Amino acid sequence: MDDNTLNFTSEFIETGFVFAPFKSEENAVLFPLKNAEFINEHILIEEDFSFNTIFEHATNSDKEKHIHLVEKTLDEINNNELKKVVVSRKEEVLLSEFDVLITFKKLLKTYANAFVYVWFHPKVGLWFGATPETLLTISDHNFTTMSLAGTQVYVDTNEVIWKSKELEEQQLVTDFIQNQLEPITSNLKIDKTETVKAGNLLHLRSSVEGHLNKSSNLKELIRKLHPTPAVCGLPREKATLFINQNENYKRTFYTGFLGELNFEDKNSSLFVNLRCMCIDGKKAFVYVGGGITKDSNAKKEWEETVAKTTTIKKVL
Ligand SMILES: C=C(O[C@H]1C=CC=C(C(=O)O)[C@@H]1O)C(=O)O
Repeated sequence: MDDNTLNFTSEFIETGFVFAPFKSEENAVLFPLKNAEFINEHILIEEDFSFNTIFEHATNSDKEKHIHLVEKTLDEINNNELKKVVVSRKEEVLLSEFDVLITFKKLLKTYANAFVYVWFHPKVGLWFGATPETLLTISDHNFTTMSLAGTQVYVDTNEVIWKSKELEEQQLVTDFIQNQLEPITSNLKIDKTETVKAGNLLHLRSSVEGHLNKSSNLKELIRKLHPTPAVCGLPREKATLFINQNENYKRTFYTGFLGELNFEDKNSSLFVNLRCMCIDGKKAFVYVGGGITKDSNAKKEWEETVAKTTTIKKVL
């Protein structure tokens, strides 16, 4: 970049790299390709990294607050028309030493199946992430997306049994994607659900592909998909309201999306910003959440967030 101007996109018609917050009404940051230097380089990852095994654990206060939030979410689901809400938290980790490149390489090494990134703007901050979730890829109106939800810790095998809670949680995301996309697409194809590994975790995933109608555009497709119930909830507006009123912190770019916008021949690849952290001086802020449905158990949901932060904390 030539300067530190903060550029935005609202129409998603420019070419560049987009970094969009969770809230659709807030500005999406753009690094326009015309102001940038595009370097394509192979990164050599050394074998001998030592990963941090004795990291700080979440505090009891983090635990109590999160369990309370999950219980409140369950009350809301049982008494109102909410079917699912993804609730989240931000965990502070003190850094004794920190090196951008080493942290990035450790993330690359840990997450073989993820979109791993490091992103910086002097007016926004330094973000890292390793997300297993594609929001969408599109090329010449042919797009792919996915329904990703349900979590269990990986122990030696992908051949695992899923409980009805996780199966339903993921099916809600699949149904939402189908309903949202049918009016603006053709040839919608949803694959069988499979188990995928991301770091130390397993998730349920169904791949989706289709053709965007000629009368629709990328902005419409993004707005239909983001935020999916994998990061927000169902019904979407009510879940958004619940999140805004009850999570006691700002998600900012966590559960937003990022990636290449309108590269050659209008190719875009956008990823949901999960398993991410923001570095601020001597602190890292790790963001994490999980989907709550009627069958959730508050303590288990807490443990799921702990498992989700483990891998990312190891690279610090
Ligand atoms: C919201 C997160 O994960 C989502 C993606 C996969 C599985 C999820 C789950 O099992 O709750 C979440 O929907 C997160 O990791 O912060």
